[in-house]
Amino acid sequence: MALLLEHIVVRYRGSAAAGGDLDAVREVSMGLAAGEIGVLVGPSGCGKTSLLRAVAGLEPLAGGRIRLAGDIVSDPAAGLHRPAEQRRVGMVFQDYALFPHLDVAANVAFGLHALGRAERARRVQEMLSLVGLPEVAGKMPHQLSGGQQQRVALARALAPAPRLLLLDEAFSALDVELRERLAHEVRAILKASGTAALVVTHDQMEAFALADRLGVMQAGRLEQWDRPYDLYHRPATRFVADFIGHGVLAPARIVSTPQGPRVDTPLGLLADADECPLPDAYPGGECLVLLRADDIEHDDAAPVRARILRRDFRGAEFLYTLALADGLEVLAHVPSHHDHAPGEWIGIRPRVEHVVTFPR
Ligand SMILES: Nc1ncnc2c1ncn2[C@@H]1O[C@H](COP(=O)(O)OP(=O)(O)OP(=O)(O)O)[C@@H](O)[C@H]1O
Repeated sequence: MALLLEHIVVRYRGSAAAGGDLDAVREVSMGLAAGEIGVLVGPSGCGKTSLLRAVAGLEPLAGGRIRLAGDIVSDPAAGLHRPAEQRRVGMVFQDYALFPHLDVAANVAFGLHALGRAERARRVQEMLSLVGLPEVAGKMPHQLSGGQQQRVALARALAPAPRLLLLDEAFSALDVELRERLAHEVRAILKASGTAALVVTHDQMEAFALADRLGVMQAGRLEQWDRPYDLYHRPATRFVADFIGHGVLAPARIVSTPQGPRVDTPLGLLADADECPLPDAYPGGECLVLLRADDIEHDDAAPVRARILRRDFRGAEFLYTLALADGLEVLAHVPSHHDHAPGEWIGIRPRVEHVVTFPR
């Protein structure tokens, strides 16, 4: 394991007047294998940055243990806290800008004092090639675009061959389009260098583009830590179901049919769904079912009608917010050549492959 967190707690001391102590990270456990990219998402203030800072050695732990490549680096019960400079962890933060008075080569060479001059120059060139900027060594940071600057910051962080790379909102200052392209590039760069990374972002597109493992935090807790596909299709908690993707939790009932258990929803029975719970999983079969925007198809021939409340253009598709006759709101992705206006009634049908239910 490149990184192993065992029940870590990060506590900020506060006066009673300020509400007392705050556990910003509560008993979080997770692991990252060598070369894996883990991404943490969650609402503002949920503890993502505090967790990253604890891994970097910038915050002491109040409980639990952190191992980097097998070495214990934080273990308060044993009085152990390795300082940041002894952890061999690289960092790229949004506000961790390049040194403005040093050229690109000197920036990338910054952590390489142990190497001889020729070796250092070779490593700088290797890193700049890795991030796709082999020709900028002699430029000053202000002569580069924002995206180029963050790639140089990545080269600088990777140059000393860290055991783990931490990225905290490293690309959030860039515009959306560049951010998504860069996420794919950064993934390729990390994979090429074989470096494990833990990334914090508020951008779900970026998270899905980067992650081998994706975690959702809420109020200091890690609600789920899973492969992105499983996190999306098998959210472990209502919070994760709500937070990831676009969807609603609609009241439903599990019923027995000759074909087996089915979910009866305001959009009708869900057919062909895998992993449907049995009716006795909930009292009276009553539950909530996750209906994501991509589980709902627009079809003029469908018997269920819904009124368009709102329409968000997303390029190839619209995200419609719809209201059923009984007022329940659902979301639907619809290819943008179906151009219906708010106020119109359209036909919809559910096409849910993974049934996700929660207690009411
Ligand atoms: N140095 C500190 N002293 C006291 N409280 C802090 C400190 N740093 C963060 N906190 C509090 O700890 C909680 C978690 O903050 P943290 O910055 O880790 O969250 P975050 O998920 O990274 O948020 P964001 O996405 O807004 O950056 C918040 O309630 C925050 O106010």
